[in-house]
Amino acid sequence: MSYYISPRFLDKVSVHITKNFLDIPRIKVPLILGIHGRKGEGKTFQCELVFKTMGIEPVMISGGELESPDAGDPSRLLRLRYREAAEQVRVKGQMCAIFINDFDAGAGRFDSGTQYTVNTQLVNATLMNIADNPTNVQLPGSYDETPLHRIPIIITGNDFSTLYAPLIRDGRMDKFYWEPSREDRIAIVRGIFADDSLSDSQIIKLVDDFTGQAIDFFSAMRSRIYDEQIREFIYHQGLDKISRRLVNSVDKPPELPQPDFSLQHLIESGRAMVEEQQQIQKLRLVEEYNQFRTVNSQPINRNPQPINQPHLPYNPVMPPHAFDDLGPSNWQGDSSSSTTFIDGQTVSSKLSLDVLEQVQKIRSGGYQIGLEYADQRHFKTGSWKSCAIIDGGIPEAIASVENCLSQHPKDYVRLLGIDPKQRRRVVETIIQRP
Ligand SMILES: Nc1ncnc2c1ncn2[C@@H]1O[C@H](COP(=O)(O)OP(=O)(O)OP(=O)(O)O)[C@@H](O)[C@H]1O
Repeated sequence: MSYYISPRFLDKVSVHITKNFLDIPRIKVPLILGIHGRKGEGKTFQCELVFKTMGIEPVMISGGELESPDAGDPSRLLRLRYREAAEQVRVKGQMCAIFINDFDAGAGRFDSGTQYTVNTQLVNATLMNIADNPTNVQLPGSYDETPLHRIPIIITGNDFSTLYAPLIRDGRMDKFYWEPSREDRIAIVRGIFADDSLSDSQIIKLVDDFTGQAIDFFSAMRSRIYDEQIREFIYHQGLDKISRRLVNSVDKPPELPQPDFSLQHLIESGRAMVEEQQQIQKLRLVEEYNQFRTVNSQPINRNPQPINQPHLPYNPVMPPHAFDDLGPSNWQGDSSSSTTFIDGQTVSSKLSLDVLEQVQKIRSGGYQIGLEYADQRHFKTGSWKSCAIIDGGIPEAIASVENCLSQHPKDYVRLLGIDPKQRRRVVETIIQRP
């Protein structure tokens, strides 16, 4: 299979590497090239393709290695790998580079919730020091006077504004923002489906149908098409025998029949993947896990509110700051059932009037209702699970809220208002506390 490298990408990386191996008088060359851009757009993959094309074996470091329980380890590792790369140049007589993948994941500071550790400081300081003195990089406890070969460093990441500003200043780091153009995307996707007899117009249709998707989406789509063959293989072998058939087996690896790579099938499979992405977006689980969310730049208060705190007024016309606690630990009103007048109908429900009112306001504001629950332990860590997402009318929404509450009588339950267009929450209210 022939993969495509964008000429712009190839140019930037090859010029950076070559420039660092040239001795140009009175020119100060930045040692680091920082390639940044959206996730899954092929920064790492194309770097690897460029290295291969240039016949370079880079010394790899992953962003994850830049943290360690032993302070100082990551910066030692950086120095060690740099010296290893310089040694490779000397011994093998060929170019080498250091490649640090997802640098911002290890050394970036995303918000006030990301710890700025001793390791982060040391990694930044070490890289700055290497960038300033690339031929004199020493290991702790030893001093080698022989000057090292200069080794270009290439780092990739998503958001370089999270990095320490002096590290990314122009003298130290040349920066390249990678965003594939439509032409790049078509050529890359053509490379991904090179073995699958798709015509040029079908490739273009595929790219144009999923314009907002990263390159990664298309290779995942191709892999997903194989699921049907694999499913058939599993059922043919038997679920209980599949492990023995594939691990330590003397039989040769199974040959799967060529899947159906018709455009129609690919588009269907792509749509299913988009739906799955939307489910995640709707409930914004990533932010749950990160513990911090900002709405109007206000971090959410994850600490349990005092039970009797009055809830914030929610105005569907001017949404987003109704992140409150509806008060009573019990979702039922004072009496066992409340009656309210909604859309010209009298609705009787076990929900308290506050909850009913909130449900009505969310739906009449055109927002979806989401319900999430968490047991005591998960509540403390802020990991909520989805119970339901409701698009229907108010009576249906009320019934779903009641249903979720009765399914989780011993859990915390919260009610969400979700703006489906902006994919963000406009209301987040705890309606039941165990
Ligand atoms: N030029 C290409 N040809 C074929 N496939 C590609 C190409 N570029 C990217 N891909 C596919 O997209 C996937 C994601 O690419 P890659 O890991 O390089 O993205 P990234 O920009 O480094 O993402 P992240 O920022 O999340 O680390 C690759 O695993 C590969 O399957």
